[in-house]
Amino acid sequence: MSSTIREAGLGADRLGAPKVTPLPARTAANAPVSQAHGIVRNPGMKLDLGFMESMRSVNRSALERRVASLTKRRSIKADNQAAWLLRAVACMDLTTLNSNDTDERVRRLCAKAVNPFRRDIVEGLGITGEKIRPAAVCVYHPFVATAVDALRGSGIHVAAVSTAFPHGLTPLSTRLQEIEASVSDGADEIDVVIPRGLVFGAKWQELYNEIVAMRAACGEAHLKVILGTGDLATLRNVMLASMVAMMAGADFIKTSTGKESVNATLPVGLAMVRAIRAYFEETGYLIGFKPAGGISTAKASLDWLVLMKEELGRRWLEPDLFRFGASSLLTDIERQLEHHLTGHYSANHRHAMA
Ligand SMILES: O=C[C@H](O)COP(=O)(O)O
Repeated sequence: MSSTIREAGLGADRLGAPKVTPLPARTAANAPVSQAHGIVRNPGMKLDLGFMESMRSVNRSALERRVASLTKRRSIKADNQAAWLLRAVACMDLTTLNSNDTDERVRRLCAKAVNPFRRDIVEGLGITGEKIRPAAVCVYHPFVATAVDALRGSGIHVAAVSTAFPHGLTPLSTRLQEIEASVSDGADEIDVVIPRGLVFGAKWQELYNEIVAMRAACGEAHLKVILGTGDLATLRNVMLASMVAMMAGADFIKTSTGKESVNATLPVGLAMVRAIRAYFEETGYLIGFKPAGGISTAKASLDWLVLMKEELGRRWLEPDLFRFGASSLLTDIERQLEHHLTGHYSANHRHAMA
């Protein structure tokens, strides 16, 4: 395996020094360490409206300018791109959330997660035996047990979308039962959606209480809170909802369900990442970020990786703190890796998930 592939795909940094270095100088010492994920979990804090108030000003054009400069300035040399694409795969929640999902389809997806690349690509990249795989497979509740069974022993997590995904509009007791059922079937990550109306009504205490209850229902399973940012109308709403989710104990905040008309966008992602930074500075806890929905090209995945590295630093390029939620990204990455090796693209149908 080439040293570039080894370093960027599996650990070290090939993009130069980050602009900021918010490494965990004061991560809380006595916080619980997650068994399955091996990191200090965010215990949450009391809802602090004063702290939220201090975050109120969100300047959209400044965020857009920052995103434009990050994506323009990005120059990942051709030799390093393959390594960064492997990093994107390692930070992926490989997802199927379709109305026509079946156990068989989920089994095929899990087989793809265990062996994400064709043998000739693995050999060409020199990564035989490196086990570069998506971090998790993400499914609807009825397929959790199937995924757990298919992924047993692989180290790949099983994530379930819960709480009346994608709208979040059933009674809280029903949504909590959904979480408990998925945990009981073996999901160790739970992606919940918030009812967007609580944000429009500025019902922060109610939103906080709901997420606290969801976190309790998760137990050891990690909680990813989906904001449905395309529905939230303003970046200020996105920022405030991000803060409430983290204060209530979210392990990750996530942009979208993939079902809104606007899903993950870089300026919105940047607002959420800045909220993560502010929460870290206030509490010492590291919260993960998951952009999801509509991220389907290798090029887009590189933009997101650059944003994470430049805004939060290298630590946020690990799967315990960064995930792509994506159903078709892996297919494009595989095509780009083939191009990297052979200089040409194969037809989509040659790739198992196309
Ligand atoms: O959480 C993941 C998303 O639902 C996936 O969205 P996508 O199908 O647009 O990649």
